[in-house]
Amino acid sequence: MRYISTRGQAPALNFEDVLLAGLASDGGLYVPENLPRFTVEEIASWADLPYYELAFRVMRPFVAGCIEDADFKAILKDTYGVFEHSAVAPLRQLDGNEWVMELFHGPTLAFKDFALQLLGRLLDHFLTKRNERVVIMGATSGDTGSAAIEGCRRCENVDIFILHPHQRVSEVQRRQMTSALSDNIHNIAIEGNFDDCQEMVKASFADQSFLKGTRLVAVNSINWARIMAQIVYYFHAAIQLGGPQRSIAFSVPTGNFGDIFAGYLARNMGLPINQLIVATNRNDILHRFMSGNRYNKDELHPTLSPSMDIMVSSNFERLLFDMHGRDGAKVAELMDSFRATGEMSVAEERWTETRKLFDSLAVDDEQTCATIAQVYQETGELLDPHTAIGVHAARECRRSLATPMVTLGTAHPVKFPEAVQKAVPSASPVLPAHMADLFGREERCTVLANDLAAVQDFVSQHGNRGKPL
Ligand SMILES: Cc1ncc(COP(=O)(O)O)c(C=O)c1O
Ligand SMILES: N[C@@H](CCOP(=O)(O)O)C(=O)O
Repeated sequence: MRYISTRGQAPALNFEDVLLAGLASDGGLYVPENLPRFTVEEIASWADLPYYELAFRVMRPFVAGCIEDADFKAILKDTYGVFEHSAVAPLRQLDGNEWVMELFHGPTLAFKDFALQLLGRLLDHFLTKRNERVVIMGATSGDTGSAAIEGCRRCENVDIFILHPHQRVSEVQRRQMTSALSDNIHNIAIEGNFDDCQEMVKASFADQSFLKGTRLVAVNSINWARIMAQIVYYFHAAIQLGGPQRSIAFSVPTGNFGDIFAGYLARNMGLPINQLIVATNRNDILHRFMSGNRYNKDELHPTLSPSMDIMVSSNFERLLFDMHGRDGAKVAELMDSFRATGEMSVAEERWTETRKLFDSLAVDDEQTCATIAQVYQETGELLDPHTAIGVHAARECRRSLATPMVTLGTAHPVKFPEAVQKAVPSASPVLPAHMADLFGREERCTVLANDLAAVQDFVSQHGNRGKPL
């Protein structure tokens, strides 16, 4: 399998090189040159497989040629063996034909574990083989950071730098990151917002001279391996609910458009998904596009769902690439113009075509809390605020009651006690045993100004097991 850039100018790479890259050298994002497509019979034959075996079937074509089947399968078995629930991604029924897929039974209690537990093990595999050390830089609005640290913790060959917006993640999220004290783990709180952090990571890929020759690797969803791993659970849900003979719809709480883009790919790989709902909080650039063909920057609004407090969505570029017949030059032109003007629209017929699959809704804090309270009353189930946004959007935008509607449950409610207790004052979600002492753990974090040079200087001073590069 070869991977090409959404801007058409960077060299095509194989899976190993894509994993070890981040942004393509032309500023674009890597996507598979050709998507594998599975038949109905093939998908139906996966009905009784454990999660890791399903993951092997779905992802094998993406890694073929770079890793032996036996090694890949062993890595997958180990990856999904650490999840607390034996079903890995259990489906919880809310109503007649309405479900939440719980993606928060991994070590850091958010859906990011599905991809980052795998990514850490794959990095370990390839870096050990190459005997190479790398620097990882990641930006987080709260969940990617801890999942990346947890996923890469056992990887000897990395120094990992995670940038989060100072005082804009929940206390549980912050402590999950800052209580990891190894000398190759570095948390940086930026006096800015998530988009500032994300911009700094992207700028660091564009000019890597501060790394003095050390390779830079991405853990955000700009890294193709993140998206690849997230495709699997769409197959898992569909198969559990009667697919592929039966159609299915998903509602996806969205920020960087990574998780829902994985669903879009699952559909293009043969899964009968007939609706994808883009569920945003008040930071609704994706809803503005889906509802009115206007992708424009706005100011950032802090919300009760901080992990989705994102102004510009990285993976939207991957969708734009497909919307424009995979014309990299056109995508480069659109992205250049977006950078210059802060807004973009696409030709009306392309937008109309996209809307055949996607619906969208922006959900405010009040509606989020009302949904948490309502679902708790109806089912006794406590939703986290991001999942609640998905459930609310699912109920508002659903096209057919006959089609199973699955909302992606992206985080455990215990990560966001403030929002949960605002909605259900009597609720007090309890940290799982492996995190029970979280509030007593020592923390280590460096606060830095919103200044690229200061961040890059910090990385170059600490990028070799805490020592200068
Ligand atoms: C809990 C939670 N829900 C939803 C999202 C949105 O996912 P994506 O950025 O892939 O759209 C994120 C992070 O982005 C998250 O941490
Ligand atoms: N919500 C994310 C933001 C980063 O998104 P990513 O999927 O590109 O890593 C977070 O929790 O950090």
